Amino acid sequence: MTSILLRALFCKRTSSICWQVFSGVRYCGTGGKMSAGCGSSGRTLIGVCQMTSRSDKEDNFQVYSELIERAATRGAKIVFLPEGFDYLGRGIPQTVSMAETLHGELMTRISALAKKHDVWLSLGGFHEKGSESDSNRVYNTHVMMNSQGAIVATYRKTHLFHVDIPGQVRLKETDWTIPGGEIVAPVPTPAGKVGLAICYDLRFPELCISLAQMGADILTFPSAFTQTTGMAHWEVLLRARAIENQCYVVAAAQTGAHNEKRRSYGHAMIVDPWGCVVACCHEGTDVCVAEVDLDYLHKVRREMPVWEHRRHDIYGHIELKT
Ligand SMILES: O=C(O)CNC(=O)[C@H](CS)NC(=O)CCC(=O)C(=O)O
Repeated sequence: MTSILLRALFCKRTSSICWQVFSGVRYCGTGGKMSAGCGSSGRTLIGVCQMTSRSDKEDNFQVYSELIERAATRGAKIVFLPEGFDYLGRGIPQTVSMAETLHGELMTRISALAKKHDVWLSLGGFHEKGSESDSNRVYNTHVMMNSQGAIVATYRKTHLFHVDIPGQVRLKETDWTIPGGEIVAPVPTPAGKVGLAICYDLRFPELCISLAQMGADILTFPSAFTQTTGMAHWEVLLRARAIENQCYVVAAAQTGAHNEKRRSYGHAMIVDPWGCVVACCHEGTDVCVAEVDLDYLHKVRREMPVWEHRRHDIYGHIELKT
């Protein structure tokens, strides 16, 4: 790795430094020693994808099939796709009409990909066909699939995006999406327990605290952040959620122009529990890979036991609904 050391970043990993790597990946390690390997206990490589979905499902399928293959070839055991990986429609009627069930043709094809590459898949923001009684809307569903191609968990987005910034963004997700009604217990995977969320959920620390209390090691936010809000808030929110919950944060992202009306911010990334950005995608379609190190996560929690320092006597608990 000769071409890699560009510059040291501010983020500290205890007494070590994070190094920006030419490929866009920042490796953290003591005294510049790389820690990108995989294999030994508690360490697993994962891949996070960035793409520009449009309304053609087949085109999008080709793009993420290749990203999954690239990540698997590099040794990733889980690959994370962004919200709307299946498609991003040109308007509400198209978005709703293209939705499928969890057992439809698209999920069947994706299941074959998981098996072929022997990887788990986080399929964030799948447009799941709505119920009989609400067939004009879809669910925005995060699907976790194992390496045998079986769906092991699904989470329907609970916080729906509604912004109106004159001249910049106007989106009201409830016009085409039914809100989910529950938090899903973190899913045991080869990299640790994964807490499922989607995009705008990132702005709600209560959800993340709940997932962390339920044992999450990794929080996931597959996203299609708008250009405007992404520039202002994306990285700071992701790093804040990682730091305050002492979890890895994995955020696959849509990027660039989907159609004449819509453009996403990109910057798909993986953040470690100290808040260091350990991988970040290039511009455009890309996948980057980093290590999830659970021993490191436990060290961070041991050294600064914020969960033990909480003052529930002052501000109460976040109660988990059972
Ligand atoms: O509708 C689809 O087809 C897929 N869903 C999305 O793209 C959603 C709803 S519009 N996007 C967001 O939540 C962006 C949040 C955001 O940008 C922020 O929180 O700042």
